[in-house]
Amino acid sequence: MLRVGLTGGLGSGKSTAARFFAQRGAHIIEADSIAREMMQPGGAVYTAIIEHFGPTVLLPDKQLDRGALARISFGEGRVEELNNIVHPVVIAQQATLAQQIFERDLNAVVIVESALLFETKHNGTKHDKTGQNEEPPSAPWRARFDCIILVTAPEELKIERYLQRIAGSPLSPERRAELTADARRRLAQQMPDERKAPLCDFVIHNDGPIAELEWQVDELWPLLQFSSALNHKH
Ligand SMILES: CC(C)(COP(=O)(O)OP(=O)(O)OC[C@H]1O[C@@H](n2cnc3c(N)ncnc32)[C@H](O)[C@@H]1O)[C@@H](O)C(=O)NCCC(=O)NCCS
Ligand SMILES: Nc1ncnc2c1ncn2[C@@H]1O[C@H](COP(=O)(O)OP(=O)(O)OP(=O)(O)O)[C@@H](O)[C@H]1O
Repeated sequence: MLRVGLTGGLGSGKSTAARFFAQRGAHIIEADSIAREMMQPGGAVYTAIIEHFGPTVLLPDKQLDRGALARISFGEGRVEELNNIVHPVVIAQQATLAQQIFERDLNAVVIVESALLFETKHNGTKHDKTGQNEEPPSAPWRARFDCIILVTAPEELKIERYLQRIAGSPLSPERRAELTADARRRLAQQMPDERKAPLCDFVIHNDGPIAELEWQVDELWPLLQFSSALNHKH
């Protein structure tokens, strides 16, 4: 078994890398999807978010208004408040899902894909609900992962890809400026790649064509499989 963290800033290409790893047999746990599910009505953090941020984050159909929540979190400097509600539960759920996979397959390579591995002070333990009562461990990711991979790209390229992913159609100059500013606010909440890289075991450089990203995945995959088999033996 091998617990791998796959991280990278907004638009770096980590979901694309995760897809390539999945095609080779890795089990992918997407932090974003878990968080989205838990924010649905009836989900684990839905009520806490409304109680904390108030009814302005609700749409008429009772879904959370992600746009409003993004404006408050990133635009008004309140993202840490949202993180304190969402991250402990999402991280605990990642551990539960990984455990379920390892119970079925001791040789599994489980990859947790998340934009925020180093940024969060949470480690998903049951004492971790508020993020306030306990001194957080200085490097909580160490206990969570056997190995960490960073997907990196220059900031301007990340922003371009982020726009491409969410826009779909050509953007007006005003909308482009608005989304670029939004991307920069989000990136400002993420640790720069220069600080992340030394904390990682492998770095995938995604500043060329997608085929080059896939080649790097091809190089790494046998190492992950080998490490997983070694872990199983010992
Ligand atoms: C604020 C929310 C509702 C905005 O939703 P929206 O659909 O606009 O964005 P989405 O979730 O698709 O995120 C897009 C990108 O923004 C960046 N981002 C998201 N949350 C954060 C955060 N807390 N800090 C820094 N960057 C973030 C990531 O690069 C992410 O890939 C949403 O991002 C959210 O709930 N964030 C808090 C939970 C979280 O940290 N999720 C990310 C990993 S668990
Ligand atoms: N090497 C590449 N060349 C061209 N396009 C790419 C490349 N890598 C990724 N992309 C595209 O860029 C966009 C963002 O990639 P992806 O969704 O994998 O990034 P991400 O790191 O998961 O982003 P986010 O944190 O915003 O969810 C996608 O539309 C993807 O197809």
